[in-house]
Amino acid sequence: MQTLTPRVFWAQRHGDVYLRVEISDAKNLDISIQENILHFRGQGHGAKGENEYEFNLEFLKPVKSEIKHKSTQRQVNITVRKLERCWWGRLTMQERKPGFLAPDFDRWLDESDAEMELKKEEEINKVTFESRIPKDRYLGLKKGYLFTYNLVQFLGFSWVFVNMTVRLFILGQDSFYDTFHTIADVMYFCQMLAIVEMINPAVGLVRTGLIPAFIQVMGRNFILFVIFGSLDDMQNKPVVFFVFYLWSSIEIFRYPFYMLACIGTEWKLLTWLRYTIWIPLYPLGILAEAVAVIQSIPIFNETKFLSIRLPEALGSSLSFSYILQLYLLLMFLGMFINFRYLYKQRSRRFRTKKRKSN
Ligand SMILES: CCCCCCCCCCCCC[C@@H](O)CC(=O)SCCNC(=O)CCNC(=O)[C@H](O)C(C)(C)COP(=O)(O)OP(=O)(O)OC[C@H]1O[C@@H](n2cnc3c(N)ncnc32)[C@H](O)[C@@H]1OP(=O)(O)O
Repeated sequence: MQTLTPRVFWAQRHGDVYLRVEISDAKNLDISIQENILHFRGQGHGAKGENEYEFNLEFLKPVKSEIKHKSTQRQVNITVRKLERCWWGRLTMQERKPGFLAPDFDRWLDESDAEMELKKEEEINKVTFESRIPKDRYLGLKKGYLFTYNLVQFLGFSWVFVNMTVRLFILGQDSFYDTFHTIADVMYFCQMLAIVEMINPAVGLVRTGLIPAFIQVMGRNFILFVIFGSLDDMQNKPVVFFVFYLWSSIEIFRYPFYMLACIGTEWKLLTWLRYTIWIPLYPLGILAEAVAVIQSIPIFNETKFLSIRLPEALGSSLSFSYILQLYLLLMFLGMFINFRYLYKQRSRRFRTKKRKSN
């Protein structure tokens, strides 16, 4: 029995290479890939009768070492996985095509046809996958509720932001001193309503982290209701302006971003702003809040407001300022947690975007 080279036909897709070896009733097959070279050996019936057949092919680009092969009465079909999904200009490393190799016109596709085929497959997979997910009967209701919530918050914070900006232009620095009296009612409303942002993730309505939402809502409400709301002396300080302005600056982007998400739409610029402007705003917001807390400490000490009465043996009372000092520490811990969370959300968002656009 002599050793011959069989006729081999090939075709490719972005992820695979297909080889069809023209020998029938193949047996004793030994097919392997070593150092990116496919080694084929086997016995079978070819153009010159029953013989030993052998060939080697060094691939143009790296392939995975596992091979799938199937021999039928007429041929041996081999599938090799490319290491990276890409289109190859030719099959082999050597530029000249080996004489025994020819295109497999039964499976042949050029690059754009292969892309179309891939898209169709993805479409079919998507439809099959989606049809397997049980439909949520209340989805419309949930989306409607979230959309309305986000719309109300957007209107509220837009009013705050526009009002403060206009007053800043007209009154200049004077507008700093009566921010609270002009804005507080709307801010109270928005921040009271924001409590649902802790409930929504808790009942599984949105995929927000419960702890970051808690830190955000409770942290702000503490500043709004306890530091500003309960101390008249704090209300005409310029720090109120900075705190309210920084809060509303992020929300005028965050809520419309959620509104669009509810109706399955996205504006790239808005997404970018939602996941980017917290980078300067968050530290500035924390700084402004910390200044507010520090400024309130002497007022709490003086007025003894919210101080805790102690048994006589321990002294007369425990000033609320101790709680505020503890809160200052908590603030920086909270900032660290939320900064990390927002950074992760940003990376996740832009990573999936990039993957989708590839
Ligand atoms: C007295 C006790 C106090 C205890 C606390 C002590 C610590 C105090 C620390 C104080 C820190 C607060 C400081 C802060 O007040 C300062 C400022 O705000 S400065 C201004 C800048 N601030 C910001 O940039 C933060 C803005 N806030 C947020 O981004 C969120 O509140 C936050 C929870 C931090 C993160 O948001 P979220 O988890 O929602 O991230 P995503 O936007 O990526 O959303 C995740 C997915 O959920 C969907 N989602 C979420 N909400 C909604 C909604 N309302 N409607 C529709 N869909 C929603 C969203 O689309 C995402 O879906 P998908 O994953 O499919 O894309």
